[in-house]
Amino acid sequence: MKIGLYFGTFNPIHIGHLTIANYMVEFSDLDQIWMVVTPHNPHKKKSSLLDNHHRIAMVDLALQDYPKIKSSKVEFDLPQPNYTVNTLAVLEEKHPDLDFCLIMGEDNLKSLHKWKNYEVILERYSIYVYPRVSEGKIETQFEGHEKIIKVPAPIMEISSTFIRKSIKDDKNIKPMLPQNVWEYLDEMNFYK
Ligand SMILES: Nc1ncnc2c1ncn2[C@@H]1O[C@H](COP(=O)(O)OP(=O)(O)OP(=O)(O)O)[C@@H](O)[C@H]1O
Ligand SMILES: O=C(O)c1ccc[n+]([C@@H]2O[C@H](COP(=O)([O-])O)[C@@H](O)[C@H]2O)c1
Repeated sequence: MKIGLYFGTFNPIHIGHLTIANYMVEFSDLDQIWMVVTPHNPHKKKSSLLDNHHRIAMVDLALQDYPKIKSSKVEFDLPQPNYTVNTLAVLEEKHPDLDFCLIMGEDNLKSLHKWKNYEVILERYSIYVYPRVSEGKIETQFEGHEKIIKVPAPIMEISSTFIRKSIKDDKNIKPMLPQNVWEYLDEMNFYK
């Protein structure tokens, strides 16, 4: 079985994430998507980051109607910040029968050369890349790379940062979140 790993902080998960995960599982050769909730992305500050258990609770709420997309807590017990190459080694050990690939937006591909052991990742895994509006250039070493598979998923420019700021500014951003995620956030008074 071919699993697409979609890593993120998901603070909170929004319909941009969900649209990509669903597109990948419906329109590529991936059988399942695992949304891996990252406690601490090595390139991001931890400020305004909700607890792991709240972020995974919202991912689980968002995935209720999507049986081919699962959440993963694998990084919760690993040292922080979370380097993807280390997580991949743990997943391989736990699931030797599964075939893992990575999913990332073009924005992340532009900074992939700054990831820990990115050459090892590319040697061992295919990366499914979807379009994303972003600054910067894709390094020539990644252009036409046999392990990089471009998938023409729809572009939805929403970010968790925008959602957090808008909630703080008392704006209505309800359509940008799955309804049950919005209800959870609102009930818990998050990001106010
Ligand atoms: N609207 C979107 N469409 C497609 N991919 C997205 C979208 N928003 C985020 N992603 C991608 O999803 C993955 C996880 O995202 P992450 O949790 O960092 O969300 P984010 O919205 O970019 O968060 P933040 O604004 O807090 O940085 C990353 O690879 C990111 O590039
Ligand atoms: O392994 C690394 O060096 C590394 C560097 C930056 C980001 N990542 C992973 O990429 C995921 C998505 O990144 P981001 O910046 O779009 O949130 C994040 O959750 C991390 O697990 C991993």
